[in-house]
Amino acid sequence: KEKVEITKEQQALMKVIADAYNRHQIPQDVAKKLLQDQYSAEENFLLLTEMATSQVQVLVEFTKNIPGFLSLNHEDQIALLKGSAVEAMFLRSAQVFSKKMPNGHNEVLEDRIRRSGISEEFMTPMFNFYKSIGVLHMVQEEQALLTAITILTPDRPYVKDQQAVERLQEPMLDLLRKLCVLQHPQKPQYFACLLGRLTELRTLNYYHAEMLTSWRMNDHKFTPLLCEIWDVE
Ligand SMILES: O=C(NC1CCCCC1)[C@H](C1CCCCC1)n1c(-c2ccc(-c3nnn[nH]3)cc2)nc2ccccc21
Repeated sequence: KEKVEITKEQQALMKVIADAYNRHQIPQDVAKKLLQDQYSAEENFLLLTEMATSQVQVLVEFTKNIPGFLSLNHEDQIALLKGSAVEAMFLRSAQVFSKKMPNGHNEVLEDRIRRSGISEEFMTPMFNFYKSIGVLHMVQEEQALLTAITILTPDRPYVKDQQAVERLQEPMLDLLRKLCVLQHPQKPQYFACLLGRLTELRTLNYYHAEMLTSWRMNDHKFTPLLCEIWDVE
């Protein structure tokens, strides 16, 4: 049986990533708002764009704390943020969705999202992803590392120095692998399972542009930041 232990520098890396992730938490208030009232499609779309805009700002701050990220080529830094923003949004949404709330609230939240204005055809892949994240019961450190690993995906469009990105992503993957073995000793496949979620996340990326325009309403307005990052309008 392989004796897995986290080295001193890996402990330091974990602390940096976990602190950055916790410091840059999105307020969970989107769930509270949704539990309060049933909004129109227009109001829900506005809520989405507001939450997504602030999440992008939070993501940029988190990314700046990833060791080595700011030493990457500047265009590559933009390419990595642009390439991972949608996935990071769905990963964060999955974490909000999976948070255990007082009894019945999780069902109300699911119902509010189902009736928010998103078109039916995207509900299944989106909720399949949320549920597949929920059943993993990830700890904060795993969520933080998974977000950092998603951002540091070398094969995003327009990334020039992929090796430089791989060199930053590898230590995160190695640390996550060890963490999974230590946190979930009874689930030897847990690490592989987490990485499988990243593949599922990419498919949501693929649906995203169509998802946005298919909201049951006309005149979809976006913030300037979302126009940049979501390639819309
Ligand atoms: O606000 C939200 N997510 C924020 C969570 C925190 C990080 C930034 C995004 C939306 C809600 C907006 C209002 C109407 C209901 C959904 N949301 C989504 C969601 C739904 C559709 C698209 C989308 N993308 N393109 N077209 N539709 C994206 C995300 N999944 C959620 C799961 C739990 C809680 C909220 C959730």
